[in-house]
Amino acid sequence: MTSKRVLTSSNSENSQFMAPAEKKMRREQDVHKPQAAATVIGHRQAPVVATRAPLSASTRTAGAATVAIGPSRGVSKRPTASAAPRGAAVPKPSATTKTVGVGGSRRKPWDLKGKNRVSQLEKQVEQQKSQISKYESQLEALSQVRQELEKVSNDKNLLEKELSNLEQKYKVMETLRDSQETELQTLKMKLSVQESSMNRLQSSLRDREEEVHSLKETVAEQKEELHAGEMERRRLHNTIQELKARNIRVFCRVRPLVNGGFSKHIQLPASDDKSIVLAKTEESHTGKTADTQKNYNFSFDKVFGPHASQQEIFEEISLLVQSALDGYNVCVFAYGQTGSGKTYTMEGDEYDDTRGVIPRAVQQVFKAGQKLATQGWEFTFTASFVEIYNETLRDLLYTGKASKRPEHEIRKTANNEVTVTNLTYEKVYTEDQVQGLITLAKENRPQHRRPKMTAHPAPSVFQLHIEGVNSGRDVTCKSTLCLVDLAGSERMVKSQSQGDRFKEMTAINSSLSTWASSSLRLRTRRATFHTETPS
Ligand SMILES: Nc1ncnc2c1ncn2[C@@H]1O[C@H](COP(=O)(O)OP(=O)(O)OP(=O)(O)O)[C@@H](O)[C@H]1O
Repeated sequence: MTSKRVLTSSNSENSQFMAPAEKKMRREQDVHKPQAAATVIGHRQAPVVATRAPLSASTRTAGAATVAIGPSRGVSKRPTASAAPRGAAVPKPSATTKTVGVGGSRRKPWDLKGKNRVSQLEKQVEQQKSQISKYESQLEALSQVRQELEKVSNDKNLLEKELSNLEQKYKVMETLRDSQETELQTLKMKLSVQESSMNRLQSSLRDREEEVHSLKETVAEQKEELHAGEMERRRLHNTIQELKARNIRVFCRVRPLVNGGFSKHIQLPASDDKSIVLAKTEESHTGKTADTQKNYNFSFDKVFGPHASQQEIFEEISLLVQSALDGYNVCVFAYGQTGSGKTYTMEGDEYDDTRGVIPRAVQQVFKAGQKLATQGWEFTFTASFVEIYNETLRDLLYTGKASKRPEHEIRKTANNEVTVTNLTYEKVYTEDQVQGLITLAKENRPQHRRPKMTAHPAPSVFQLHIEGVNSGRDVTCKSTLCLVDLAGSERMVKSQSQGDRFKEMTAINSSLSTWASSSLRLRTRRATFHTETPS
């Protein structure tokens, strides 16, 4: 069965895989098919047997015929070789020949004929043998072909397995591809939704941009108007200040008694916040009459009573501070006898409510500077703090060694500006920084280090130099806010000062006079606080 299947496949399906030699053998087989095909298919050795069988039979027949013929010619009848069972003892041919030879010396014609037949048969046998060997070699070749076919079959199986694996993989890939295609479709839908919403957003963005553009134009117009308004405000504000009180205003502040009460010698008319009445008791010259009380009336631009807060005081000053930002020089003096509250008014304490004019003015200047920054203004503020003692300037912001303290001179620059040589000019950016400078100035005052009773105060000047630039409009402004504490200025007359003290008082007044006249030339607005100590 196996061989049959192999041949069938060789004939029909695998002929294309045969080598040319195999094909040739196959053709030869086809030629000899009638004799050998059945034999080859049946068994490898079968053709030989099948071929030999008739040959043997033929030989035996011939032999039998040779022997059997003899008796028929008168040779004694004996059991013939053909009649004898196979393998049984048969009389030797020589004996037979001998027997024949006894009958005569010449070969009989029938004997020659048989001999020829034998030789023919032998030739046929030889041919058959060579044919068999051919078949055997063909069989060998076929066996190789079969092996190759088996190998090819194995390869085919392997390839089929591989193919099936690949098919499975392909199926998996197909499933994957399907799911990815679905996903892709979903994403495409999302993308189209996003695109449409983006288009909507873009169109609304364009609308917004147009709105912003028109708003920007409006803002630019309004800025222009604002700037014009600001310039107009400055002009009007300063015209009002000038019209208000001849450029110099004098206020009076009455401090409370130490116990919080109010002096009987000072009267503040309730209907008028511009006048004050000081009552003075005059003794009788003769002693016969009672002491009389004489009233002295004084008028000021405004009078502040003992309950006036630091904020109320500053509200009057703040208008002048605004002028300083507008480019006008402003000077505020605090004048009064010792202990009347000049330093309290100008510097105050560190707490919010008790802060004096200087920190509040600086705060206002900084705030206004920030506000004006929105209109393109940039401000720089520089502070200095000096004390005038016996016509000598003392830098209250000096932080170096006491032994190396430099000397100072007041000089006028080519621009007609007054400067002090070797003075500390500190750039300030915050209110805290200014508060720190005030504290440093307090520590640097000689009387701060001496017992209060023996110390005599000296005038001090805090200056804030303001420089503003509006580069967009090519406008600048420059001014100085000058806040002066004229400590000790009242003593000259009252204390009957003599010697160095008298000289100091005279120098102070001279300095103040010079200052005032130079300030006036610089269009300085000034306010003087006359502080009163109730007695
Ligand atoms: N309006 C006021 N309310 C409450 N306390 C005040 C007031 N004015 C002054 N004082 C207090 O009075 C005292 C003296 O004030 P201050 O030192 O300011 O006087 P001064 O005029 O500067 O004196 P000097 O000329 O000696 O420097 C301080 O303790 C201060 O706190």
